[in-house]
Amino acid sequence: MASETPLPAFSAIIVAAGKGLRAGGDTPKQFRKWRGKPVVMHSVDALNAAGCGSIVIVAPPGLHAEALAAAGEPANAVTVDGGVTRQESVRAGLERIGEKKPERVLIHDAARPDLPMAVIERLLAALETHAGAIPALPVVDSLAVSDSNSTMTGKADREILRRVQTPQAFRYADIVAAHRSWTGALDAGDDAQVLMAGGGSVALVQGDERLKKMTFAQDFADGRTVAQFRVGQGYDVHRLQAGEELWLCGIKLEYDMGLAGHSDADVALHAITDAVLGAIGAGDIGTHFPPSDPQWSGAASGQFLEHAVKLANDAGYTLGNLDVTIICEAPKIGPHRPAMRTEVARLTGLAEDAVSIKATTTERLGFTGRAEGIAAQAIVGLCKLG
Ligand SMILES: C[C@@](CO)(OP(=O)(O)O)[C@H](O)COP(=O)(O)OP(=O)(O)OC[C@H]1O[C@@H](n2ccc(N)nc2=O)[C@H](O)[C@@H]1O
Repeated sequence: MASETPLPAFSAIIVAAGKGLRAGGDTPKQFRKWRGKPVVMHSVDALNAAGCGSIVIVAPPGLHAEALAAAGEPANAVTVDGGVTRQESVRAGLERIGEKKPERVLIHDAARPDLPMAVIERLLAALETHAGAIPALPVVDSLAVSDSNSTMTGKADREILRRVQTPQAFRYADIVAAHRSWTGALDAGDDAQVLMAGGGSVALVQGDERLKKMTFAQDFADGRTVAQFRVGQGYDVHRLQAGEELWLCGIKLEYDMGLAGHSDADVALHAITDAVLGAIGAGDIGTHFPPSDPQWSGAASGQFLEHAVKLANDAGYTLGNLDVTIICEAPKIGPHRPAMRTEVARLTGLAEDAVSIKATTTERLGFTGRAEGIAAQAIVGLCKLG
């Protein structure tokens, strides 16, 4: 619910440079899909709904395009390379956003996607009286002090402790000066500690459990149960022909023949696309991308699969896994399997361990055995979380 009175102008730095390895898969967790869109897009959309000015997304070096794509190509966002530590990443973001001379800046971890407007409002209001403001929650569990042998040596007073979240809000001049003059440890716990070291005052405002940090693979199921499970299967064939390119699972293979078709004839992606469409009862690839439509001539088939996945997400389904079998005597698929898995995972938003790429010959029997064509079969599992 947007506030009645317009919020004061602010900019934002989204720290998205982490590797997120604990979440599994090869795609950094901040770029993986959660509740129908990439994790980082949730924060960008929430900040822009609050009227954010410019946004700097601190991205892993070499993944700026992926970061902007995952963010939804927002017009007000640019990227900058992350550093070795989170603090270095924030400093890079502060220097870059400084070009816009902001008065206020929110510094937010991309891994906390569920950002309520009310928290943004509370943070900005607190900057009227403090140089910094952070969302915090009480500690509800009792706390123990442990020695190096995991033996309890005492209790900590939870009444004086708080769980701190992001975004953290700052008057820009104060936080950038504090970062520039930081002489402390390699990496401060968070930016509030940097500001305090620089003499700034930090207000605590009420946080929100929704701001839970996505850390592990199971966080992507966010504790909800599978309310509905569906499967879909797809099958496609294309003719092998000299002079054509051979595309399979979004990868171009060097081979003396290729597949003929209206699009790039990626028979494997077509089968997977049909499996996703079949699972949600949304027709088949030809009804969405008619071979009679000139706009699909030579088209890259990855867009067909992305379209089918978006339809499934829009219908409330999340892809669980997929399994595709490529049926041909040659070329050997095995050497290309890793690149194929990476590309299909990227197109579907699945973790790579949920993407299975298989291949088989037909013992020289039938049209595939005579190398007249290549066939592909695919099956996908979708779930609607309750
Ligand atoms: C990807 C695209 C891009 O244009 O072309 P290709 O690159 O494969 O040629 C098409 O979507 C590839 O559609 P695909 O469904 O495989 O093509 P076809 O086998 O020719 O079927 C086209 C349409 O006719 C319908 N159809 C097909 C066979 C049949 N006996 N009755 C039918 O009604 C299908 O429902 C399909 O929607």
